[in-house]
Amino acid sequence: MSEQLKQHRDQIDAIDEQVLKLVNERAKLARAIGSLKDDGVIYRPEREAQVLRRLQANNQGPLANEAVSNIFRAVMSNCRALEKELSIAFLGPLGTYSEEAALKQFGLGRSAIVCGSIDEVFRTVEAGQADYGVVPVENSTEGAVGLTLDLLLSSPLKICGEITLPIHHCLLSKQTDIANISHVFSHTQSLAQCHEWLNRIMPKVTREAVTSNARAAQMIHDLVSTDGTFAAAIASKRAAELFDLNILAENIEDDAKNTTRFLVLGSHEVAPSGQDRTSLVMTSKNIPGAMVQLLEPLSRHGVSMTKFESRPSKQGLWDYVFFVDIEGHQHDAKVKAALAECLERASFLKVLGSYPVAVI
Ligand SMILES: O=C(O)C(=O)C[C@]1(C(=O)O)C=C[C@@H](O)C=C1
Repeated sequence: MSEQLKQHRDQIDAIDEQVLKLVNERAKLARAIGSLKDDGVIYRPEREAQVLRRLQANNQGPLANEAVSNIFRAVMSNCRALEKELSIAFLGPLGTYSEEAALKQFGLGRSAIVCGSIDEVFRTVEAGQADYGVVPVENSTEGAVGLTLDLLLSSPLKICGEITLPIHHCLLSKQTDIANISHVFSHTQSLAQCHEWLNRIMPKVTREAVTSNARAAQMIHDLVSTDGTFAAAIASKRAAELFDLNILAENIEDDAKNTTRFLVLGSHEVAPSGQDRTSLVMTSKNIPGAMVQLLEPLSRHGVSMTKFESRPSKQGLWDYVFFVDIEGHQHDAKVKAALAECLERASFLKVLGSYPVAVI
């Protein structure tokens, strides 16, 4: 070992000692804060977002802001676990992007409750069997996840946070050569997100939809018959590790910016973080121009709309409910004023939650 290398390692050892001492001091403070929370709400997404935003703003590098977030999310996850280990429900099996989103937001200092469907995630949190749930709500290529929107309409749960996850798909198989693959399994959305790549590289393969991409990877892993040797799954890198599959191709999504937005569902409201979003669901009176009228207070009070999505209400033919996201927190003065006026004009309006805008 060169003298210089040894010197650098000695310095790293000394720094690690300091880091260790400091993170333990931080952990003691978090534990003390935990005992002051008399409402029992340990998870404070607004505070976690503020911590990450401040550190990113002060970051001098060479670590990228995303790396800073990863490190401090892990620190906060472990500090939080000293206050209480949260249980988080998400759509399984292990290896789904929902699990990845839950890991990004909550880290490893939590217990995982793996659910078989999005409905089950809602029911598990509603029944108090999990502290929070993580569900996909929209994808940049494929649009809204209708089931999540439908369930939000009737659920008493509140949106406590959002997570944006860049989605990078891989082609996974027991095979080592793409030329041998005759069947590709994945979730419909993932097949759609890789549609052009499949047309170009594997135009002749049969595409088959299954309940999740991790399930597809698990199926390929479990196949023992000769059929299995010709099948592949579109899923994440993590699924390749979990199910011991070869990665035949990476980043096969048609849009390199392919991103899925997930929601954190819980049973409490979240305080303002300074950079928040509010999700609403509403219906307008069935008269001409009613929708424009309904939304007019938002623009008049200077509240920006970041999403507008309509869904059949399932109450009557051609009746729709509207899912609207706006910038700001429901307790911000201008949002409060605009919402009070919208409420007067709407035949139905429910605030699904105010929560911090996702931090990368
Ligand atoms: O500030 C708090 O309320 C804490 O409990 C500390 C802490 C942290 O580690 O920074 C941990 C959990 C909360 O979700 C927010 C922040």
